[in-house]
Amino acid sequence: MTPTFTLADGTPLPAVGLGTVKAHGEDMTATVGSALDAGYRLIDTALRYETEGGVGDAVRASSVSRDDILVTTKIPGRHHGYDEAKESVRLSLANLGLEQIDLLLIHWPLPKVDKYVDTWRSMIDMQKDGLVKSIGVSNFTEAHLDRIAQETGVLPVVNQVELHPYFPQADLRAYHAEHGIVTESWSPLGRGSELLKLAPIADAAAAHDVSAGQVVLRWHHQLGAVPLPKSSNPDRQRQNLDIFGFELTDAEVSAISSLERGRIWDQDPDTYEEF
Ligand SMILES: NC(=O)c1ccc[n+]([C@@H]2O[C@H](COP(=O)([O-])OP(=O)(O)OC[C@H]3O[C@@H](n4cnc5c(N)ncnc54)[C@H](OP(=O)(O)O)[C@@H]3O)[C@@H](O)[C@H]2O)c1
Ligand SMILES: O=C(O)C(=O)[C@@H](O)[C@H](O)[C@H](O)CO
Repeated sequence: MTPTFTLADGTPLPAVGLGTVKAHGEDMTATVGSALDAGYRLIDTALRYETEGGVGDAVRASSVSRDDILVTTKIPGRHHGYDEAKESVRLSLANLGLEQIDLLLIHWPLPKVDKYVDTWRSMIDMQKDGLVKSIGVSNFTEAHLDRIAQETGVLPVVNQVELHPYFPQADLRAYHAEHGIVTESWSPLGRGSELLKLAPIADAAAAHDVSAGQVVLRWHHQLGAVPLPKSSNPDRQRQNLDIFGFELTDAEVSAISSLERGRIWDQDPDTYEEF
């Protein structure tokens, strides 16, 4: 069984989840189905990915109990606002074919649009109404988190952010730890890029007789973050979940963190917009 973190609202969150940004032509129902068979219990989708249908089909078809699976989805920029957020959830529930969203996130803060506080208020109310179990955010900076805390008194239980060895996010992780927010890592493998061939990662893989991908995902775990690797390959899915049988040394963790050079895709949440 995959270990869990406990969210501030008491919900257990599996320590690794499956990303579902779709490769061209990919059958997401098959991808999520094999992941559930491999033991994944946290599935990360978004209205914007157009993968909610495949995720929902796989969850409903699986022999794994619905209660044991945590489905995350996200409100896109086009649905920011109090009423618009409710419409977003209505669409996501219909796409997923599920009764409740387990974890709902604001996908991007879009500070220039300036509706993320209203969106957050709507999510607080939807949680009270039982449409949504846990509420969190994605791509929020410390300033965005401070603002929703000040204006609503409610902090998110999760902040899902870009995090990989090129961008370890030490300051934001420290803020999260101080405020009881769990960090989720998106693009945790740097999208399977040349990153996986770099010396500190390759050396640790050889030392522990595991793959470079397993080393990077274990590095996330030892930083206290929950990685969401995407793979449609059943062997890599199993490998990406199998990171709890070895431990990196402090020196290996530091060497991997020292690869820091910044965001891969230049998506600064203060300015980046997608709808
Ligand atoms: N909140 C946000 O704004 C945001 C932004 C981006 C992503 N996300 C979420 O985070 C998830 C993961 O991020 P991502 O999809 O960008 O990138 P990623 O998980 O870092 O990398 C996925 C790529 O790496 C390959 N791969 C998977 N496991 C591997 C391994 N062990 N060794 C080598 N290559 C491996 C995959 O190919 P195969 O499929 O062939 O294995 C795929 O091409 C997304 O799917 C999405 O759910 C959220
Ligand atoms: O996949 C998501 O959740 C996004 O928000 C996207 O915008 C990615 O950040 C983008 O594809 C990375 O290049």
